[in-house]
Amino acid sequence: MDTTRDDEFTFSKVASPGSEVVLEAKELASDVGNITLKDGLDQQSNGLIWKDKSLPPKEETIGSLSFTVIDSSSSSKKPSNESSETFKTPARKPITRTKVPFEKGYSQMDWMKLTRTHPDLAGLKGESNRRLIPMDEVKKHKSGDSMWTVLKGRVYNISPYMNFHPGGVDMLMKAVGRDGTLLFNKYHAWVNFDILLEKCLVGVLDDTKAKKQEEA
Ligand code: HEM
Repeated sequence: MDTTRDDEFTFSKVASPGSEVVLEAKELASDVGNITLKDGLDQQSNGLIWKDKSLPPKEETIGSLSFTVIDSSSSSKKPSNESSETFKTPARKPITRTKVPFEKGYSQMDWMKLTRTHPDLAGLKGESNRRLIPMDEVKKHKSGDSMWTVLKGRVYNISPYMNFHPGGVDMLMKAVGRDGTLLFNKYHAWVNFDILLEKCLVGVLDDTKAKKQEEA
């Protein structure tokens, strides 16, 4: 027996000479699917019925294609199912971010110019902007040219920035007299307030009272 060719070896185990070959071949065919067999074998191909010349070449082509399609669809289905399970995120309430058209003279460029030229935007009147400021004091500054807010532990006078805020005065007013960090982050955590409000710094929030209350 020629053992160098695997396909011939495999087939010889299934088929036997004579009319049994036809029967066995028919059984095999019914297992595979709807391929119809013609009577008679291609003796030249040593009983390899799938090479029977009487089968239209179209069927062979369709057969091989269908295997490819089944393979690719079954392997591509899995990851897509997995991904839909893995990346399902809870629906978040969308945030409405409306940019307010700025009035003449109140663009971001104008603001930057003002920060370079104004002598005392924070309204420090000579006081240090490293002073510790308790929250109670922040709450008192809610109007006129002294509207304070807290951003990440720093106290700012945002009064001069009001008309320059691209999100509008109403939105910015929500942060006045309180800690505006959460609101700020909700709308635009990426905005660099450190630089924008550098000249508006009034001091550093003294949170020792709040900490004591937490501990008690
Ligand atoms: C307190 C300091 C704040 C600063 C320095 C600041 C700064 C800015 C800047 C630079 C933009 C333009 C962002 C962009 O073009 O993408 C902006 C937009 C906006 N801000 Fe603020 N903001 C502050 C506070 C707030 C607060 C407290 C709110 C809400 C209560 C708010 C709401 C908005 C909204 C809705 C927009 C429009 C977003 C857009 O569509 O561009 N901001 N802000």
